[in-house]
Amino acid sequence: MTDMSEREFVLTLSCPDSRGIVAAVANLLAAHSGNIDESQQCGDHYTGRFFMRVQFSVDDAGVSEDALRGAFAGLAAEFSMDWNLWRRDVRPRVLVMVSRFGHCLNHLLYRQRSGLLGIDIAGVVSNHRDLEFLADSYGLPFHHLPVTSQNKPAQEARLLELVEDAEVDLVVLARYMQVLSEDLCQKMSGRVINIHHSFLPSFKGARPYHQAHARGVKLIGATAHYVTADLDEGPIIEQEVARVDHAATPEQLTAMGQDLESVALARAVGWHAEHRILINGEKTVVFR
Ligand SMILES: Nc1nc2c(c(=O)[nH]1)N[C@@H](CN(C=O)c1ccc(C(=O)N[C@@H](CCC(=O)O)C(=O)O)cc1)CN2
Repeated sequence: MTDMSEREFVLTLSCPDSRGIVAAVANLLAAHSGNIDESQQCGDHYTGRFFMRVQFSVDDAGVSEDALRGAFAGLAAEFSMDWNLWRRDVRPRVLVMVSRFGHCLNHLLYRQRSGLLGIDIAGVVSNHRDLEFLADSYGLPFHHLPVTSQNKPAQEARLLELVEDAEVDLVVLARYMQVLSEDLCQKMSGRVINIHHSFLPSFKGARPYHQAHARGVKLIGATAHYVTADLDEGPIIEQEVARVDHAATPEQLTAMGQDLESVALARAVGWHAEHRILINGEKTVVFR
């Protein structure tokens, strides 16, 4: 039973690798009545960077969050860390974007409603009205933002207003089929996750199942990744695959792929919500 004064936090950090980082973090926590509940770390020998995630609880009411932040700031200066401290009782606010295919949206809404996804869904945005009924069925705001090459900048400005007004932490592209501009990607860097319906780096772009059918692959897949301006090139978070054979039509591949997409995206969003993903250049470190 959680003692009410017990607060739970997650610390994430990355820094140039060196001796003593884990000990320094552990000693700092011990000095602030911190009890480590879960700790994972790894060094990337190719980049010389070190990555760490520590989940800890503090049951000493005399230790404030500001005091913790102050202490970590000091440590961060010593080790040149990029770091974040998160309260575990604060759930990220998520805006889900979708076009016409609703399977990934449906899966996210159901898992969130079932308590299996630690997020709060702030609303649904779509460039079509096809899935408005699904947002309505969950009592969620639905924002219809049709996109043309003429109105794209204005619609993206409207999207950023929605993100601001609804205090959105994460945007999820749950089969949203419009390419986001470089400006939007920069403004939302590390805060947009997309599900691409192929096993990247194979079959980028639109219609990957038709590309897979034409190539005669024996495995199909789905890839959840952070969005960058370069289409389907962002840091990969999670991938799912399934075996297929020569008899499968593009339509059958599309149907089989829906489950892979839904599972990979929900898993990636869950890990992001638990602060288990750290960006490592063009890749990710995922402390599952
Ligand atoms: N900046 C980015 N924006 C988006 C990405 C991304 O990686 N970076 N991923 C896409 C999703 N996607 C594949 O996963 C994808 C979406 C759309 C297209 C595409 O060619 N779209 C056509 C229009 C298609 C239509 O209107 O139905 C286009 O934009 O000309 C390819 C891949 C989401 N956004």
